[in-house]
Amino acid sequence: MTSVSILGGGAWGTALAFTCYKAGNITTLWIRDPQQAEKMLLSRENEKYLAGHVLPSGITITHSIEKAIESHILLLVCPAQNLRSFLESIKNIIPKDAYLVICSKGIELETSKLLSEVIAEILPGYCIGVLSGPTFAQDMAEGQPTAATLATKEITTARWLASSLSCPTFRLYPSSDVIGVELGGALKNVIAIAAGISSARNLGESARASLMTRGLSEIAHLGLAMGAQLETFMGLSGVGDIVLSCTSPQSRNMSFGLKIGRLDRFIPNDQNMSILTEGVFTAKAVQNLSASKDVELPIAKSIYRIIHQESPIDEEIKLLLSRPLKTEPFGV
Ligand SMILES: NC(=O)C1=CN([C@@H]2O[C@H](COP(=O)(O)OP(=O)(O)OC[C@H]3O[C@@H](n4cnc5c(N)ncnc54)[C@H](O)[C@@H]3O)[C@@H](O)[C@H]2O)C=CC1
Ligand SMILES: O=C(CO)COP(=O)(O)O
Repeated sequence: MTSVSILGGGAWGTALAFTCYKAGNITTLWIRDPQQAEKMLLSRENEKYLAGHVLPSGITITHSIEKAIESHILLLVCPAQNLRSFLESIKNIIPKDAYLVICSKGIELETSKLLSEVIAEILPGYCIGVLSGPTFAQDMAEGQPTAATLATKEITTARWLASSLSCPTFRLYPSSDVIGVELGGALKNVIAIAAGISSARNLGESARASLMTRGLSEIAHLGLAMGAQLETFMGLSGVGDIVLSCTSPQSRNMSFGLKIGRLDRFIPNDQNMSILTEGVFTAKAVQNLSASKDVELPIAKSIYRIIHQESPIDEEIKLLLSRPLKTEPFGV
């Protein structure tokens, strides 16, 4: 039995609290907002982010970060763009032997850094893991069977973490490919937006299947240029998450794509940015990586232009369909 704290009380953090507890760990769920924490202590339910699931009394709910960081394993589950400021605020109190596991999916906008790189910068020398795969918070909280990849540089550590966090309904597969697992999770969100646009435009199931496949090819191509292993993209954090996020409107990214696909062009405003849609930021953040690694990412580029440069959606569809033909699997 080990102690696990989930730092982030949104939908995903709450779902992870259920499985960590089921796995037999001493489980603490840290809630940033004191009022939300107070409410949850009474109701044992996260009405704001994951309503309808009562947290077992054995799970400690707290607003005290000092208490939460005492656990051996710390799951980091805040939005990707907030990870740096969050870690900066607690870096002096995190125990040196804590295992930090990234459960968020994204790339930092300002620096184009992977979240593992952000952590290594702020907390050098810490053991960093990544947990990523096809997992909707709702399914996990309901106790439906789910599976994901857990990567750390040292495979023995990944094996230990995977066995500590797995339970009968949540299977974690160890890997040593941190970069590949992170990239798969972050970039599938951009492809899910494209899949949503494709569906909203009634381009057909065949088009969506092609987008998913060519999207995966883009991710793998960038991954190889960044030192990832090709096989990782065939796994849960690669093809697995693409399949889930590009075929279910339950994905916030796909549903965002569905919404903007109904428009001529996307004009950002506060309202359409109110739900956490990581792919919006990742589409922009990945442009620098694409340039610095000299890897073309046509689908991600089109999504970037639609969202951040108000490019007309039909224009981008035309552009993608008129690109020169390339060889498979990696000719992008
Ligand atoms: N919802 C899901 O099914 C899954 C989500 N994820 C990833 O998990 C991450 C979080 O997603 P959700 O929990 O679904 O989002 P959410 O919108 O439900 O909750 C976000 C949580 O982050 C907290 N937060 C916001 N700013 C913060 C800050 N500066 N410092 C600390 N905490 C902060 C909020 O208080 C809230 O508790 C995202 O990167 C997402 O891609 C990964 C797998 C599944
Ligand atoms: O990452 C997820 C499923 O694996 C959740 O996807 P969304 O953030 O698009 O809802």
